[in-house]
Amino acid sequence: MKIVADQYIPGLPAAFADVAELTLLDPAAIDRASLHDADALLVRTVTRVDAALLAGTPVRFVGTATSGCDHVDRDYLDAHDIGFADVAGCNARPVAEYVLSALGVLSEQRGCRLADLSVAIIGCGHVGGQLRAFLQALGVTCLCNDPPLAEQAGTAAGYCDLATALTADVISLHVPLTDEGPHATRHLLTSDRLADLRDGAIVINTARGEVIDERALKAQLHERRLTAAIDVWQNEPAIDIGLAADAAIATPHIAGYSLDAKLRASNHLRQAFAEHFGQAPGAAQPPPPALQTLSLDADDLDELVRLAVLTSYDVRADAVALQRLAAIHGERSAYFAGLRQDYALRREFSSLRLHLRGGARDHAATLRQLGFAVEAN
Ligand SMILES: NC(=O)c1ccc[n+]([C@@H]2O[C@H](COP(=O)([O-])OP(=O)(O)OC[C@H]3O[C@@H](n4cnc5c(N)ncnc54)[C@H](O)[C@@H]3O)[C@@H](O)[C@H]2O)c1
Ligand SMILES: O=C(O)[C@H](O)[C@H](O)COP(=O)(O)O
Repeated sequence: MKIVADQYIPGLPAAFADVAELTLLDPAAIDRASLHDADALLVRTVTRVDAALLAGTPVRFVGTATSGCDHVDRDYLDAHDIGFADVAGCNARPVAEYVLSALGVLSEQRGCRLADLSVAIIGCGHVGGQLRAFLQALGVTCLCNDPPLAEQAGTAAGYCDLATALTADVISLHVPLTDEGPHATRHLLTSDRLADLRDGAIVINTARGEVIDERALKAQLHERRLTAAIDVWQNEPAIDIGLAADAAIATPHIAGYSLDAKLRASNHLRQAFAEHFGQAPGAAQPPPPALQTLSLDADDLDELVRLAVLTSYDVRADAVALQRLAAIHGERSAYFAGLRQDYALRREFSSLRLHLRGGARDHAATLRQLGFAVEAN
């Protein structure tokens, strides 16, 4: 079996060594000619998978090491009986951790407690569901909007309509980018909806740039009426640097980039590949070990959470790297792509061991709910 894969998907050689001959390519080199004898193709969001890429090739299986699938023409794959797998869920934790890190930074800047904020979670699948679990553990009021899930679950499930959700202090987007159907999400946050958000509302976008009318958001940020943390952009890698300049936090589409998530994703693709071709499932690569221990003795939950979250992952470090984009003349797209390709994969909360002392021990259960390894003796 021959597989062509994006060379920037970590963990593939170990996951696929026993089942296939793997050709790792720069995504710019993944074209129809490169697939002339490939049985399978493994991609990231930067490779458009459609008839233009696959027609006339022997590819029988496509895996994307991503949750979002808007770069894949699923209708083409179905019509040509080409198997498909995504890795939805594998990177839910790092994205929810990114949002918590952004909330820790922005609430501190405003001098308010996390539990004083209400947060709209738009899309309550893998990422939104993980974020809801984090926020509810911290006593934050969540307004959850997910019409497809609400239709399946019935009104008792606690979802609200979009207009109600958009009254929150924070709007966090976790929907797929879709163009069709009753719940299409392209420009879900229209100019009118953005104008109706409360003054000072915080918009967090880790979904896809096209889910927001970026031009309207840019105007509202420029007037300082809204605040934003933005990880995903229209026209990546050629992003709007004016929008990035006006965002409180702007990062290069790395919310899901933890080492733990990348290895989960490669393991998941390995299992889906084996299932598709009728092979025995492979042994999963073990998760990487814990890295760091942090001793904490603060009594206050907000202070403890900020210390733990920002020690594990401070989103400002990634924002600093993107700020340099404005100073670059020419090659901005290459700089943005490079920040992603060369990203030093971070570790998840679970890799940080918290040693709680004094009053901090009272909050052991809450910190465990955020995923930290906690010792409280
Ligand atoms: N920035 C990153 O690194 C990163 C990482 C992971 C995912 N993502 C993006 O986030 C999206 C969500 O990821 P996920 O793993 O939670 O996907 P998911 O499929 O598990 O969840 C998406 C949820 O959105 C809901 N939904 C669909 N249309 C909606 C609408 N109009 N309004 C409200 N809810 C709607 C669905 O019912 C589903 O529950 C992905 O599609 C991807 O685009 C980005
Ligand atoms: O949809 C996803 O899973 C994320 O957007 C993902 O983290 C994007 O990463 P990429 O495939 O572009 O490296």
